[in-house]
Amino acid sequence: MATSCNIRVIARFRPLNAREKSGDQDQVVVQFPGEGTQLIMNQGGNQVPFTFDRVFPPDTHQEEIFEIVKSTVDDVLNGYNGTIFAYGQTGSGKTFTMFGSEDKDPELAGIIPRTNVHIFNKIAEDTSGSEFTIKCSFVEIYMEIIKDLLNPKNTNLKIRESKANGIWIEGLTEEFVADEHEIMDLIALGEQSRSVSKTNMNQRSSRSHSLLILTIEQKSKDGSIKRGKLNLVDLAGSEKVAKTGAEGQTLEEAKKINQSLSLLGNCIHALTESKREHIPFRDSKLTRILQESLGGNTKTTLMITASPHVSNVEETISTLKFGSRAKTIKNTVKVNSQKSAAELLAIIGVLTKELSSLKHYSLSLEKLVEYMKSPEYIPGSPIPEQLLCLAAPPPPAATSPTTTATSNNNTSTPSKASNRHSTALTSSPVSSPAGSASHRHSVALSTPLVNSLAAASAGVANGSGGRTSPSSENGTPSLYDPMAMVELTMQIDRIKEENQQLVDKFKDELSEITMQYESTKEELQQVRSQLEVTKESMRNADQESKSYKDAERSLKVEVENRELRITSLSQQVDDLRILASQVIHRLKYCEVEQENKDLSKRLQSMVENERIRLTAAVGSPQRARKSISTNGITSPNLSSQQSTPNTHIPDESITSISNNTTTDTTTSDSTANQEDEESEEFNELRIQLEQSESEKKSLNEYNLQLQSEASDMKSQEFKLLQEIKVLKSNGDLQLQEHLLFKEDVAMKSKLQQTQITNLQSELQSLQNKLNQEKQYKQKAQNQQIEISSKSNEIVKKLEEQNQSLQLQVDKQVCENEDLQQQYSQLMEKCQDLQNELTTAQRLLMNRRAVKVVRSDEKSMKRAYEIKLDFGQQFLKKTGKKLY
Ligand SMILES: Nc1ncnc2c1ncn2[C@@H]1O[C@H](COP(=O)(O)OP(=O)(O)OP(=O)(O)O)[C@@H](O)[C@H]1O
Repeated sequence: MATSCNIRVIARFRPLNAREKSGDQDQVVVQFPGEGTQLIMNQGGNQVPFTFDRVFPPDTHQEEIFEIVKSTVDDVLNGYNGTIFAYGQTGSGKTFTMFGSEDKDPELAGIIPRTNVHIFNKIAEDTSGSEFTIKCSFVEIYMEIIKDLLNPKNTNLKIRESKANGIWIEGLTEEFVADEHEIMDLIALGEQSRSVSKTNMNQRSSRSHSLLILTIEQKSKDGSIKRGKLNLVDLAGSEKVAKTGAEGQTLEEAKKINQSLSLLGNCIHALTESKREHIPFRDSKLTRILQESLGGNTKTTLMITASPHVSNVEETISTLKFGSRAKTIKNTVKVNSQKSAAELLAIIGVLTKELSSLKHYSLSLEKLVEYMKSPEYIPGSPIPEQLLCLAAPPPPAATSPTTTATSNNNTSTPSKASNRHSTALTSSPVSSPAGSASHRHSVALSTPLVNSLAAASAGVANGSGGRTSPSSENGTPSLYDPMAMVELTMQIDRIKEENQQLVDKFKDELSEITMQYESTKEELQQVRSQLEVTKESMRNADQESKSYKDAERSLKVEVENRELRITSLSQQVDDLRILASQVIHRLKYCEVEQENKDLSKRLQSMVENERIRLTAAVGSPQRARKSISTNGITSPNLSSQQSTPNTHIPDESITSISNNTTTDTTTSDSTANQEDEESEEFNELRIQLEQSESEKKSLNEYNLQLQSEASDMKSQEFKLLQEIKVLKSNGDLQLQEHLLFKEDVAMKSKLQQTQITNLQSELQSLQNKLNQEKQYKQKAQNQQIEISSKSNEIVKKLEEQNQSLQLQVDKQVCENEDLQQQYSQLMEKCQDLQNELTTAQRLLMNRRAVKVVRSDEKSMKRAYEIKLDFGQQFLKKTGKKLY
């Protein structure tokens, strides 16, 4: 049931800070007289009093504050929505009050950490066997942008409103928490993303409004659910930019903070104006989020924080005025509960029983009316016992379903519907001893009518022949009594009214069931959409895993290709190695060549020496030149030959040349023959030299070629080795990455699979619930239709019956009047006769006394006896006595 309660306002003053203390000591402008609900501000010599639900001076401990606000937390644990929010000037202690001190001293812990501990302590104390689920969200409103502090990438969130869920932030992270430490961890995580800056007024000033939302859901054993939402709000502080020294971004922030706080003030103002219909909640994100907390379905506590120093007197007065206004706002709160299937079944059970009792009763009435209409019935004749039994109310049920549901429920608060139901039932005008709701109702319908009929039949059965006085002796109204008829008509009206009430009640219950059905439908819709989203993400994951598989396949192919390439490269390398060894072999050969070269050098020098010797022998350089030119040898040639030393000359020639040279030096006057011989020899030598020269040249070339080839191959080999290395390391890396990725994908898909299974089972249960509720609804609708048609029928029949009874009564009344007249005449006659008889008897007695016997006395006595007989018979017939 909804109840109304005011917003609770608590004022807290912080101690003077170092800056305030450094000035004039006597600058505190607030006094705290009385019992902790009043304070007096000294503003320019004026004493301005303020009253709040509680007022806390600067030396108040954090624990004392929590002791006062914890009732709001308890309310949330009982299924209400609750909000605790701190409002005040910048640096006045809002964050200190809500979160506590930065140095993590447990004594200085604020409302939020204490709330977390309190919630889990309460849950631990619970013995009802309820199942608790707690979810935590943390957001900030910075420059009119809502940011999810548990997922900072999730920004610019939208506020939504729905009938079932009220106001909520779309896409906000909700983390399930199992203890207070998990909440504190989430807060610590969120704090990392919060916007704070240093200002002249506060070393760590909040530049945004922060909101911690704890949703507590408890499912009791019978399946009913209670859901409470606790908002813990630390607002950014209002500030005078001249004081805070805000500039640049801080100035922009200050403007936005002041603007949103002023819009909050507008809403508070509008809410406290009796004639205002429109409250501008939609003007800012803050007011929209706090909409339910201001005049809605939330138990709200406002903490106003202020400085006691004279330098802040204006801001403090403004804060106190804000609190005073907020104090007058009334919220209408109710427990957020959802009936269990058992409770709904119990209601249906009660309705079904009532319906069957009504059916039973209407059937018996029908039979009674039929009987009364039938020719068997003679007005005034006794009604058969059997029919009266039928018309009597049905026996009470052994146990009322409502009672069963309540006792099964085993909770101190019975469900609203069953409660309302039993209230409606106990308000029936006629009470029954059995106490059953349906029974009581039936008695209310039947008792007066049946009593009247029974009384009438009893009157007839008494043998008075229907001619009774308007009111019988025991005071039971008779059918022939017009007063009884009026009473009957009133009864019928009452029955009609009750039927209408019953129908209205059924309608109410039906609409409630319909509402529940609608909300369940909405929930189901949400679950369906969630499922769709999950399916979509699953599809995406499938797609992703497919693409990953493709990538994996192509990677495998690439790896295989690379392995093939590596094999071919290593083959090439092997070939190159063989080639290199060949080259090395050749190079070794070249070393031999080098030796040859040295040898040829030596030979060359010997040839040169020989030439010099020959020149000297010829005597003149011209002759020597001539001789040389004749033999085809010129100096340049020789010199060129000198520059190419790699000429192979056989050892024997060298020996002979050397011998010749030795001989030549001893015989300076050698002959021309000798010269010719020498020149021939020289020519031979030259030819040999030329041959060896060309051979050497070609060898040199080949050598150079081989060297360049070898170096090429070496560089190629080096390159290839490098390439192989890179390929191998790349391949390894890719393979490793791929394996990790594969594992990750497998895990993700597993997780998603379980999520899907969970969602599917949830969906299934919701669908079952929905089907059940549909069935309930259908049943209730059918019952309602049946009941209303039955009640209409009953009313109709009762009206008809009433009319016919009225006619009969009118007829009877007429007859009665005639009979009354006859009766009075007869009574008069009877009275006369009685008088005569009495006189005659007296005479007779007198005569007996004087013992005088006369002959005519006998005939006189006979005549009196006859008259007496007649009178007695008449009295016997009418059932009347003589007075
Ligand atoms: N009751 C108190 N006892 C001791 N120190 C306090 C109290 N209230 C506030 N303080 C100190 O005053 C300083 C400012 O407090 P706090 O940051 O809570 O102010 P605020 O109102 O949240 O400011 P803003 O709006 O700029 O964020 C802090 O250093 C805090 O520790």
